[in-house]
Amino acid sequence: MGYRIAVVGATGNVGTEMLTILSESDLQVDEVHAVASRKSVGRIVSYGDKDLKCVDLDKFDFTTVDIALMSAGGDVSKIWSPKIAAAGAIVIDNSSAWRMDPDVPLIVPEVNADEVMNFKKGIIANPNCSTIQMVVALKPLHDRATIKRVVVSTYQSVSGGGKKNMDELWLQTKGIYSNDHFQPINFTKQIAFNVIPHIDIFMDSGETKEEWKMNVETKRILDPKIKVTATCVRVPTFVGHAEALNIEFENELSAEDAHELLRESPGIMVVDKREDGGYVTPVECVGEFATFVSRIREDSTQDNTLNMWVVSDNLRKGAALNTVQIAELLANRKLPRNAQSK
Ligand SMILES: NC(=O)C1=CN([C@@H]2O[C@H](COP(=O)(O)OP(=O)(O)OC[C@H]3O[C@@H](n4cnc5c(N)ncnc54)[C@H](OP(=O)(O)O)[C@@H]3O)[C@@H](O)[C@H]2O)C=CC1
Ligand SMILES: N[C@@H](CC(=O)OP(=O)(O)O)C(=O)O
Repeated sequence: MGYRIAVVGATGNVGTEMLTILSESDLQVDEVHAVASRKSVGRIVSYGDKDLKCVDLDKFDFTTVDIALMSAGGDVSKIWSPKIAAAGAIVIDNSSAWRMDPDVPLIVPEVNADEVMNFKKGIIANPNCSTIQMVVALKPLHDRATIKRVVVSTYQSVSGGGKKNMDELWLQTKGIYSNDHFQPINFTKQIAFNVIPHIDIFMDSGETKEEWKMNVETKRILDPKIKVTATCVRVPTFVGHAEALNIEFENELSAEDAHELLRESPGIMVVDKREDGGYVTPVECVGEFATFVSRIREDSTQDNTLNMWVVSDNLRKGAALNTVQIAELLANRKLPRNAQSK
């Protein structure tokens, strides 16, 4: 028998990707329910070649499903994840609401799959999109040469902020061409033809919460001893996050060895030729599952240090794909069906 799954936030950027990936997954699925807010009731979303009618979160009976894939934002998750878990379904949540809760495993399947069953609240968290692609690339290198410190600069697409941010980049861009000035709404400054070094709120330390998340989440998933310092930047691309990493190791690791190691590692595609176009850019990773690694090279200014460029589809590996992979891990570990189902 297969699982019964609810996708909460089914009309959103991440929710629609979840439905697509779920329809292509090997996971045995008996039923899928598309759940969104009241305003989307009756709206049709695609699940493979099937149409699903959206239902209202407030009215949905979660005792009828085994797994809820949540991507409706942190505020919704804070209220609803405990209610859904109390109804006997396991929640896999995409928001930042539960990531630092010690009773909630924070999972990237290529890195810490063995922790997936340690859910004490019936909730499992999906890390931040920028963290996910970074730790997928760091894990094999850490296992080989022990990472001491990572300096990361991100180039994050506007889809990280939801559909409204994608629409605004489009309107701002059109406005500039048609001399029809558009005041920023969801961004602090003009994003079209610009970059903004500000994602999420500022913290007392002066870093942004996105930068803080990359640090604390990496420690939780990979190793608390690793130091991470980040500068997170929003750029005017629609989908696909890029990251420039400078990685300092305890032990020696040549660029050539890192190249070989990454090439054999799960979830990673190395595209690294020292010629025009021998690297991956965000538009090329859209719709792909892999985390792409390019520009692997030694940092000549410091011993045991490598530089590299990491690119991934933030709506897929950064969110929907990682969530579905977590559901697959649960299935492989024989997660029982919801005991509260009648
Ligand atoms: N791993 C990561 O880093 C990422 C995490 N995320 C998380 O996923 C969330 C969704 O992102 P994204 O898909 O890009 O956002 P969108 O804005 O594109 O979609 C939001 C979805 O949430 C639903 N929703 C919002 N409020 C409610 C409510 N009160 N009740 C029920 N449903 C509601 C919306 O339904 P409706 O259309 O009916 O309003 C819609 O389906 C983000 O807020 C973030 O927390 C997103 C990207 C990456
Ligand atoms: N902050 C990410 C997306 C996101 O929603 O992150 P989080 O789930 O950590 O709030 C971005 O804007 O690219």
